[in-house]
Amino acid sequence: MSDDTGTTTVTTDSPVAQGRSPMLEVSDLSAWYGEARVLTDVSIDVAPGEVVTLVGRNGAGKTTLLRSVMGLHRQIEGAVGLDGQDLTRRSPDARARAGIGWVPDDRGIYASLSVAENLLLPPVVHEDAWSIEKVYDFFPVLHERRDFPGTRLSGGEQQMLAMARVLRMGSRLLLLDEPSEGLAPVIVQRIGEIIREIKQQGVGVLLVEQNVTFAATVADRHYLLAQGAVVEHLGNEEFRSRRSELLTYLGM
Ligand SMILES: Nc1ncnc2c1ncn2[C@@H]1O[C@H](COP(=O)(O)OP(=O)(O)OP(=O)(O)O)[C@@H](O)[C@H]1O
Repeated sequence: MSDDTGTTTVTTDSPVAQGRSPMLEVSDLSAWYGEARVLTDVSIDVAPGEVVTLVGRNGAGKTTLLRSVMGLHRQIEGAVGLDGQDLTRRSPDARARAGIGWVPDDRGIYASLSVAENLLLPPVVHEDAWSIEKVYDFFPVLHERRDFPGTRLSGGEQQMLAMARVLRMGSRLLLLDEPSEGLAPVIVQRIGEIIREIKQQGVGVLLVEQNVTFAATVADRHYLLAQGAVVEHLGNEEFRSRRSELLTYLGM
């Protein structure tokens, strides 16, 4: 939250502050659509095996931030780095090859292709790629449904397929845009378990979530965004204890 001087209060140590190396580093990122500035000097980081959320009301700039990290939104200033490599001027393809995996809110499943084809069609872009056996071990439901077309999957299965696909390509940092959206509570719970399991594999996750209950069950840290700026950065314990105050502040 900003104090009277407009300074952002950081109430948790980021990996950098703890002496750990971040995987993703976004520095002083601003973004525009034409003349309209929608992000202002956003700096965030994510370490390997860490789940970090972006929380904010509709229009706060969360999706634009994810798209800027992936290189899908180009009208920006500031820097995006992965493992110390500056990706700011690199294409989305190059960022995918560096290990960033984009899981959009519509999940981007090829409806006419089978589950197996959805998994096998995209190229392996990084040496950390999961084998198809590992993917099927990790997501048994995708193995069961491997010959089903994308159209016959439930929303939860589509979400799992979208995550599995980027892991098979070799992504080490997943950008998840509202994975819980439109899913029944029991499925949201399962997606949460999967995110926690993925984290155990050393994969970093940057998660956009409106469902703060869900966010609090999976995340290590949270960045609160309002009107395109980080207004607070806090650990999950503090986020949980101050939840209603923070949501009122954000207008959520
Ligand atoms: N293609 C676009 N052209 C112009 N303005 C846009 C465009 N996309 C988003 N915006 C504006 O940028 C701001 C940030 O939008 P963004 O979608 O990043 O927010 P968000 O926090 O992800 O919200 P939501 O959850 O509603 O998607 C909003 O004011 C939005 O109206």
